[in-house]
Amino acid sequence: MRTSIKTVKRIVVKVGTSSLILPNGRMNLKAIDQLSFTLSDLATQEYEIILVSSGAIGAGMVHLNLPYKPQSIAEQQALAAIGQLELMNLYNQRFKVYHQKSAQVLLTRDVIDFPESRRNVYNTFHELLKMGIIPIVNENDSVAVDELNHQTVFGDNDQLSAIVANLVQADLLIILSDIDGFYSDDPRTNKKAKIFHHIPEITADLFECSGDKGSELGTGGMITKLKAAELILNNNGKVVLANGKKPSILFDILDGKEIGTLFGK
Ligand SMILES: Nc1ncnc2c1ncn2[C@@H]1O[C@H](COP(=O)(O)OP(=O)(O)O)[C@@H](O)[C@H]1O
Ligand SMILES: N[C@@H](CCC(=O)OP(=O)(O)O)C(=O)O
Repeated sequence: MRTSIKTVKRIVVKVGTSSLILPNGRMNLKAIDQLSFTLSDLATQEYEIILVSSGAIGAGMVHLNLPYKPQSIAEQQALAAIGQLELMNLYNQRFKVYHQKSAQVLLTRDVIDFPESRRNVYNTFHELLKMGIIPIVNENDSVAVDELNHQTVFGDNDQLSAIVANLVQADLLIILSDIDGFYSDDPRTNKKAKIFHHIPEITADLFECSGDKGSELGTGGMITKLKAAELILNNNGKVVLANGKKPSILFDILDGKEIGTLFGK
């Protein structure tokens, strides 16, 4: 039993593309519905929740029926603009069914780096949480660039979720992916890989165990999740990495059950 988890109040939940889009290229309606239900129910239990959702590019591909992710940045940015709307429509519709209000917050790195805009973002989250609204966060993919030293890109939503969790001083970051936790090696390529249920600190050898993304739509694989955990642990926080196949897993995680991998003390 993870007793320290039972006292958390403010949580950031990050869900990856792999949990939102099915391998057959359709939206995972069941996962989106169950995630919306679970978060709405948790909100009624006085949890303060921020959802960081990937899936804009994936949802754009679903909408246009594209079998492969385009290579060019411009095409990906256009797809994100299309898909973000689709995704928010779905979330908004499902949250409404469960009598939960939600809001959209799109961020770029420069916004967090500049003290004044950082404060504004903090104030926005603070007010939304006070109102009992669930902010749904994504990177503003259509304007984020990493060329010409603009430095406006987070790179991936794992690190974005950690930055948001640190900003709002969340008690816990939960990363939902398409895998049960952090393994000694990528379990897709090494069937003997073993899961770690508790990783108290991030050490260099863990990066050696971290492989790339598991599906065409994923970004960053375990490396970005470890980097996110590092950002949180540097701030004395906690992260749980678990499988988002059934988002109701969040109930068990918050009950303190030994599910997935806990990073931190
Ligand atoms: N050490 C590891 N433990 C667990 N999964 C790993 C590891 N190394 C690589 N992976 C891969 O990382 C994938 C999850 O990352 P990713 O595809 O980016 O998902 P998401 O869309 O949820 O961010 C898993 O499906 C798995 O194949
Ligand atoms: N911002 C991008 C997702 C980037 C990302 O990190 O994706 P993932 O590895 O699926 O969490 C999108 O919404 O498509």
